Amino acid sequence: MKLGVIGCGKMGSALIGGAIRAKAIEVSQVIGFDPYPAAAEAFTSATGAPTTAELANLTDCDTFLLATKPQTAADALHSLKESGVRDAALVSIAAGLTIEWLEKHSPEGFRIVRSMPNTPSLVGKGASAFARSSHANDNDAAFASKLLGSVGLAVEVPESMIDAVTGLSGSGPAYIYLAIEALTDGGVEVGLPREQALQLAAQTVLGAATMVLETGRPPAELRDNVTSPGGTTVAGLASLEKTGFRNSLIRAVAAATARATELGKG
Ligand SMILES: NC(=O)C1=CN([C@@H]2O[C@H](COP(=O)(O)OP(=O)(O)OC[C@H]3O[C@@H](n4cnc5c(N)ncnc54)[C@H](O)[C@@H]3O)[C@@H](O)[C@H]2O)C=CC1
Ligand SMILES: O=C(O)[C@@H]1CCC=N1
Repeated sequence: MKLGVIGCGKMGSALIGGAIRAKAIEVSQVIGFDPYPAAAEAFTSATGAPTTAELANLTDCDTFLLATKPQTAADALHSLKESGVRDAALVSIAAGLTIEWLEKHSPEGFRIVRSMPNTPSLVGKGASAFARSSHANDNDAAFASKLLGSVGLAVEVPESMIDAVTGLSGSGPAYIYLAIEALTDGGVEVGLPREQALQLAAQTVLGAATMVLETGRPPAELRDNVTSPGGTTVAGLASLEKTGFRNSLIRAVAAATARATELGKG
């Protein structure tokens, strides 16, 4: 197996770096391609894998990872087509780009797996989903599962769910960073030093998420366990409900999902 990474930016580097560290793939099986030397250099220092500025050097790859921005994917795939590559597996992480679109722009005989990872993949805590095309075989899906699964959770979903995954877990880390910033500011407002407030806020998010995943209990039940009658938590929760916290997050996921669908329409 030889993997060509098309686009060696943040996500390409995070995924391949994580997969190499987890021994899901060997450095010798990877070659990166990026027209920008600075990106190529950063990829090599993050992953240890070599890069090339010549697509012709990727013709012996049997598998590709498409990790360019959605807006530059057509150019990248067009150049790949011109290099003469064909009959390979292609795992795309580009937001919005549908299997139909990817098949149309890819070289002949390409078998597409469309996926959506997220940036915590960089620290082995990713949340990813992937969907196989009708031409992709079990080996192609197994490779996507192994690659994404080496840096966190990876689930297979129907393609119709990928934009929703993008709106929830693809973009979701940004919502949580905003929440951590806001919790920190809240801590500062009530007198905590900023550094301690940040540590307490981030550890609280980590702890709450770990409780959900490890106990398997519904979040509402875990929330009730924190909420003493006449206590502090219910005062905080009532304030959050008044300012529309729950609805804010629901609307954020829906807006990001709609934007993913829009990106797929070009
Ligand atoms: N950043 C995130 O949280 C997530 C991003 N994604 C998807 O990952 C993809 C990459 O995003 P980032 O890594 O954040 O972007 P990035 O800008 O860091 O990386 C994209 C790379 O593609 C390179 N590139 C541009 N034109 C190219 C071409 N013609 N051929 C080859 N490479 C080319 C750029 O030089 C750059 O290094 C996007 O499609 C995005 O939708 C998916 C999940 C999460
Ligand atoms: O903002 C974006 O378009 C990308 C896709 C999911 C996360 N970041």
